[in-house]
Amino acid sequence: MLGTKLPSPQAPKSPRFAIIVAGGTGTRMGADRPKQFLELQGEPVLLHTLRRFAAPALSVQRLVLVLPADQLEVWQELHARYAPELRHEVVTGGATRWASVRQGLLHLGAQTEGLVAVHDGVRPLTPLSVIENTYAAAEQHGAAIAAVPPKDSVRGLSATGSYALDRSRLRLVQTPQCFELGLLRRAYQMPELPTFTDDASVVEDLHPIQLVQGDYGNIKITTPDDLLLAEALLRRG
Ligand SMILES: Nc1ccn([C@@H]2O[C@H](COP(=O)(O)OP(=O)(O)OP(=O)(O)O)[C@@H](O)[C@H]2O)c(=O)n1
Ligand SMILES: C[C@](O)(CO)[C@H](O)COP(=O)(O)O
Repeated sequence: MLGTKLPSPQAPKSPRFAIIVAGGTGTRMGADRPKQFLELQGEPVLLHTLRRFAAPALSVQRLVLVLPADQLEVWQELHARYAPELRHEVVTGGATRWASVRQGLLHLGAQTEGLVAVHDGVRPLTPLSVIENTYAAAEQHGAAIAAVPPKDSVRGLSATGSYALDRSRLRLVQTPQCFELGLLRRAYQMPELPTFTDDASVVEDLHPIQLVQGDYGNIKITTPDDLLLAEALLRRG
């Protein structure tokens, strides 16, 4: 899956950066450590994710990794053991995903122009083609995110029960989410709201969001079942 063929062999026009957010604790996984450090085919989940963004074909110039403050030493040891050659910059995260993205953006302080991808450290199976297409769409439209149509029927909840929703008008949102750097900076200068569940929800009052075809295999490792599924998808190749 890592080697998925990329559509454009040309060098990107704008410099590309990536913020990989891995500052969470993984409460829903209920493991003995944050889920980004659990093993997937013999390597930490997070390493699979980083390797994808470090792929030369994507031309990402700076890879910023956001980690929980109390896990910096753990990561230092894992990095040295599994992938000492992998170049990246580590920053400490915050109490929420929003706060962690903000820390990553602050770290990119000196950069004025370019495109930045924000990606969950716990999405280790993202095809390179999805990453490339999302950067390319952000280059054209300013803001682009990966998403897929729901496969199940969907219902909304009401005071008295529930009602059918038209799933053809819905999309399930994934990462990466790519933006012009200046736009994402402006969006993250506003105060945090409880409705912010991803970066698109932070940006959308400032700029329209372009949807890019995601991938059903681009799962977020959230509960133990997801880890089993990720193992199976990686075995399939
Ligand atoms: N304070 C936080 C919270 C989340 N994240 C990151 O945001 C991504 C998506 O979040 P989620 O899957 O909810 O991770 P956790 O917050 O770790 O999980 P949980 O909600 O089960 O505790 C993950 O890569 C997670 O590490 C982060 O960087 N900083
Ligand atoms: C950003 C995200 O992965 C898009 O689907 C998702 O919103 C993260 O949600 P979580 O509540 O942090 O799991």
